Amino acid sequence: MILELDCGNSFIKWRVLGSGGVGACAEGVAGSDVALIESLVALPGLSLTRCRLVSVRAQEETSRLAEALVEAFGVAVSCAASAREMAGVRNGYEDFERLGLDRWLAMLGGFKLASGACLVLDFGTAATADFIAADGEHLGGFICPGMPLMRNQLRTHTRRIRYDDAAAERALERLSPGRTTVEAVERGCTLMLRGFVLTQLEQARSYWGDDFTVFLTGGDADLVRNAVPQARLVPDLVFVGLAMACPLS
Ligand SMILES: Nc1ncnc2c1ncn2[C@@H]1O[C@H](COP(=O)(O)OP(=O)(O)OP(=O)(O)O)[C@@H](O)[C@H]1O
Ligand SMILES: CC(C)(CO)[C@@H](O)C(=O)NCCC(=O)O
Ligand SMILES: [K+]
Repeated sequence: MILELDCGNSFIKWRVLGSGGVGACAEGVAGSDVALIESLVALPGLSLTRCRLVSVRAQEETSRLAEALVEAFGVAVSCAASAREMAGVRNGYEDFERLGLDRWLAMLGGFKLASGACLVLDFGTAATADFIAADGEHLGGFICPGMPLMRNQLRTHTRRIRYDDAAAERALERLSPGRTTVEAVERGCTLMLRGFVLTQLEQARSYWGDDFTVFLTGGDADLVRNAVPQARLVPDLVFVGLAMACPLS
C-alpha cells in the first residue's frame, strides 16, 4: 500500500492506494501531523510499503513529518521536488524553485490529462491560476487569497463580522444580495472567486481561442463550479502530478 500526502498551508490531504492499483482504499483530510498519524494508525489492515508527498510548508516542517512517518510506519518517504522541466511541461518561473510544488504538480497532472493547452485553477488557502500552452510551456500564473483567507481577514479586521461555520454553509445556498452579515460576506467572497475565474478564462481565450481545457481543483473548487460549466473538476489533480513526479519503482 502506498501513502500519498498533499501538505497544504492549512490541511494535509491524504490517501492510501491499495496494492491492486486502482483507486484509493482510504482517504481523508488532517489538520496536523499528529492527527494524520492518528487517522492512519486507526485504519484496519494498514500495511504501507511506500510513501510519497508534496509539501508547500517550510523544509523543517516537512522533514519533521517525513521522520514521523518513517518512525510510525517504517516506510521510505519520497518528496516531490522542483524541476525546470518534466513530462513535457516547462516551468515558466524566472527562478523555477520558487514556484509552489502543489501548483507544479497540478500543472503536470493537467497537461497530461488535457494533452494540450490548459488552465489550472486551484482553490485552497490561496486561489491560484496557471497557464500551460499546447507545447508545454508554462506562461506563468496568478495567486490570490482563497476563501478561508478572505473570510478570516474580514472577521479579524472588523468588529461586527462574526458568525459560525454552519451559518456560513447555509448562506451559500444562493448568491442573491445578502440580507444578513453572514450572507453578505460568504456570497461576496464567493463572487470574488468567481470573478477571478472569469478573468482567467478571458485571458486563456485571448491566448488559445476555445482550444484549451480548464481544470478545477482544491477544497473550495465547488464554490466556483457553476461559473465554468465546461471545466473538469479533478479533486485529486495534485495527486495525479505527484505520481508523475515521484514514480515508485
Ligand atoms: N473535507 C474537507 N476538509 C477540509 N477542508 C475542506 C474540505 N472540503 C472542502 N474544504 C475547504 O477547502 C478549503 C481548503 O482547501 P485545500 O484543502 O485545498 O487547501 P489547503 O490545504 O487549505 O491549502 P493549500 O492551498 O495550501 O493546499 C477550506 O476553505 C475548506 O473549507
Ligand atoms: C501559492 C500557494 C500558497 C498555493 O498553495 C503555494 O503554491 C506556494 O506557497 N507557492 C510559493 C509561491 C509561488 O508559487 O510563487
Ligand atoms: K493546494
